[in-house]
Amino acid sequence: MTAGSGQVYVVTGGCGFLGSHLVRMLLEHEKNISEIRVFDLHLDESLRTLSNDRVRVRLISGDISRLADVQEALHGSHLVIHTASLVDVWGRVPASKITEVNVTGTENVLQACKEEGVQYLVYTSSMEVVGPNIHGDHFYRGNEDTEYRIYHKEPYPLSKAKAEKLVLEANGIKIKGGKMLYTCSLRPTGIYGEGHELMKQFHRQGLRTGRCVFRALSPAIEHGRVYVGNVAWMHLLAARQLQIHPSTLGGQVYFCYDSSPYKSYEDFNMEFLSACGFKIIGSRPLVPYFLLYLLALLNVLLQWVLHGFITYAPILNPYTLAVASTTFTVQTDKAEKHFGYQPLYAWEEAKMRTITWVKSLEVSGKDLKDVGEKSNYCCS
Ligand SMILES: NC(=O)C1=CN([C@@H]2O[C@H](COP(=O)(O)OP(=O)(O)OC[C@H]3O[C@@H](n4cnc5c(N)ncnc54)[C@H](O)[C@@H]3O)[C@@H](O)[C@H]2O)C=CC1
Ligand SMILES: C[C@@H](CO)CCC[C@@H](C)[C@H]1CC[C@H]2[C@@H]3[C@H](O)CC4=CC(=O)CC[C@]4(C)[C@H]3CC[C@]12C
Repeated sequence: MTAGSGQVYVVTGGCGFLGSHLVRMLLEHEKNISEIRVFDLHLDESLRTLSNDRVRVRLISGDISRLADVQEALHGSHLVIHTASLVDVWGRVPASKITEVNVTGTENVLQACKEEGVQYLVYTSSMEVVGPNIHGDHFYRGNEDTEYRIYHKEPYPLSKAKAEKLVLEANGIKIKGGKMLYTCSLRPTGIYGEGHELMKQFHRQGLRTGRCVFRALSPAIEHGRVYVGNVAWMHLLAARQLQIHPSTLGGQVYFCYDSSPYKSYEDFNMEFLSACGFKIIGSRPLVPYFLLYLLALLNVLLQWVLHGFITYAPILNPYTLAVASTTFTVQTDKAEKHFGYQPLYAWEEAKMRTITWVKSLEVSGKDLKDVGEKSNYCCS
């Protein structure tokens, strides 16, 4: 196929962690595309170089919360994959900003689909639209139909839930030209893989403590995690099949899953960090839960006191502690049944790729320099 004769996909948030994997995935595996519009607030110029004879990668700088920017980006496109979002559970940005980007931004995408006659929308939601809730109810091997006490208070899950609802309600509405809009929503559990910002933070933190990770969470609390390549693959398949079987996929939600093992958040991270000589100290939490909770509260207090001077947003706060301390794992085959999804990367490969990337943080020396580490491992 020559450039210009295929479909035009828009990937909002295409320069982010998931978005950039998705753009590469589309380039490699979706033969029906001639243009990928990468819409983002902060452009990653390196994606431009991915253009080839068949597909043009067009970088579009814009703000999802501005309707005009979104409309311009969607003009003449066939399908939108909407991953742009403010991912913040640490109070780095005000709640109003999270709502503006995640909810108003999604309203804008829907409005632009309507006005520009774009028929298909795949939305990146999150497991957080379901839970874990702050009551500590465990979601164990749940699926899309599992009953669960959904309770949202924090701005991020609240915004994702509102946005997902809007996306699903828009399925079947009339768009410009008289056709119908078809939408579906994918809910990843905690994504990991090359470029994962939080993993960089855990790596850096571990270097500061001499490659020792002090166990804070119970190893019995399992967290669903999914490899970024598989999340991207799932988006590609959903986008493809939404066009072929709109009545099956339209208005549906799908958890994103793969064969990554169910483990506690810390033990899962150790799958990669141990390859860099990191050791986890303790087979049980070293600090009692109530002390950790007090520490989390203290962090909130400090955040409040320092507000206006510096951005103090540590990893630990009462919400992240509640999430990390509540089991949330999915077991479902809905995506396989509806659109033939099977993970593209087996656990061993996902692990190997992630380890290679974590090791590259050390080769580049960036993290080592940041913490002034020479090469003394306290635990080896
Ligand atoms: N990281 C994770 O573990 C999970 C992420 N998700 C969802 O996956 C999606 C992608 O998340 P990540 O790649 O981790 O986040 P990310 O922060 O790496 O990517 C989000 C992208 O959206 C862009 N963006 C933010 N505000 C924007 C605006 N006003 N206009 C245009 N673009 C804007 C950012 O510049 C960034 O490139 C999000 O929708 C998130 O809610 C869902 C489950 C888990
Ligand atoms: C107490 C700490 C000791 O090391 C560990 C704290 C870990 C937490 C920061 C993470 C535990 C679970 C994570 C969340 C989960 O994966 C679900 C998510 C889905 C999203 O859509 C966005 C990210 C996140 C909220 C993710 C954030 C980090 C954790 C709370």
